[in-house]
Amino acid sequence: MILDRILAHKRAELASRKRIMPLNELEKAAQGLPAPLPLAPSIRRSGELAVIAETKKASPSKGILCKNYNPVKIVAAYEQAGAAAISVLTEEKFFLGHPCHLVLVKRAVRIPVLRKDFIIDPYQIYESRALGADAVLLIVAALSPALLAELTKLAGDLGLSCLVEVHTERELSQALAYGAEIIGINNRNLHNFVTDLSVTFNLIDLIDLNKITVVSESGIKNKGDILRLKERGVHAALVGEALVRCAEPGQGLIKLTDFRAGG
Ligand SMILES: O=P(O)(O)OC[C@@H](O)[C@@H](O)c1c[nH]c2ccccc12
Repeated sequence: MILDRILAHKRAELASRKRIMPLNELEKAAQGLPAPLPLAPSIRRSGELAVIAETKKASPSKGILCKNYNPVKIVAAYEQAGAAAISVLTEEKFFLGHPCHLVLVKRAVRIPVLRKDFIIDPYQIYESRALGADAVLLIVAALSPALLAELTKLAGDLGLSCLVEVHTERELSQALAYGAEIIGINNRNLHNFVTDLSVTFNLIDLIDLNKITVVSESGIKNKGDILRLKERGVHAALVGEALVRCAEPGQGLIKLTDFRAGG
C-alpha cells in the first residue's frame, strides 16, 4: 500500500540527510529558538470546533491540488480567517512539500504549527524542533509500539506536542496505552484512499473527551461535515484539500465555519 512506499522512500531520504546534517548540528540549530507553543490549548475551545488548516501542494491520492502554491500566503490567510492551528506538509516526493516551508510558515503566523510528515526516527524529531515546529504528527500505523513510545517521549522532552494518528480501534488502544494526549482520527483508509467520517464517529465513543483532545482528519468537505463533528464533541477538524483547492483558501475557511450563512 501507499504508506509502505512512502516509508521506504523516507528511510532512504533519512539516511542521506543524516550524513549531510549530523544530529549535533541539528541540536545546535535549535538552540536559541523560542519554546514551542502547546497545541492542545489552542484546539480545545469550549463549545466550539477548532480548525487545523492544512497547507499542501499535492497529495498521492489526488495529485496537484494547488498550482501556484505559496504556503506563506495560504497560512497568513488561514490565520486571518480564524484557524486555531496550521498543518504544513514537509514531505517532498508525494506531497511536494519541503522542510523550508515549515520555517517560512512558522515565521508567518502566531498560532501553533504542526509538521505533517512521516516521522519514523528520533532524528526527525530534533529536525522538526530545529525547523521551528510546535507539534509533530506520529502515525501509529507507521511505527512499532516501542518507537511510538520513544518518539512521544523525545518530542515531549523537546517541548513539542504530538498529534497521534489512528484509523482503527486497535491503533487507538495502542495510542492511548502510550500516553497520547491528542488523538487524530484519520478518516482516510490508506489502502484505498476512501474517506468516511463514520471512522471518527465509531472511534470517538472509546475516548474520554475530558482527558484527551480529539482531532478528526481528512475528507472534511463542507459545513455539514463540520456541524456533525461538532455535535459529536470532536475538538478540532483538520482540513486540507477542501481549503487549498479554493482560489482564496482563507475565504474557503470562513465559508466552512460560518454557521450564520447558508450552504
Ligand atoms: O486533504 P484532506 O482530505 O482535508 O486531509 C487532510 C489531512 O488529514 C491529510 O492530509 C492527512 C492525514 N494524515 C496524514 C498523514 C500524512 C500526510 C497527510 C495526512
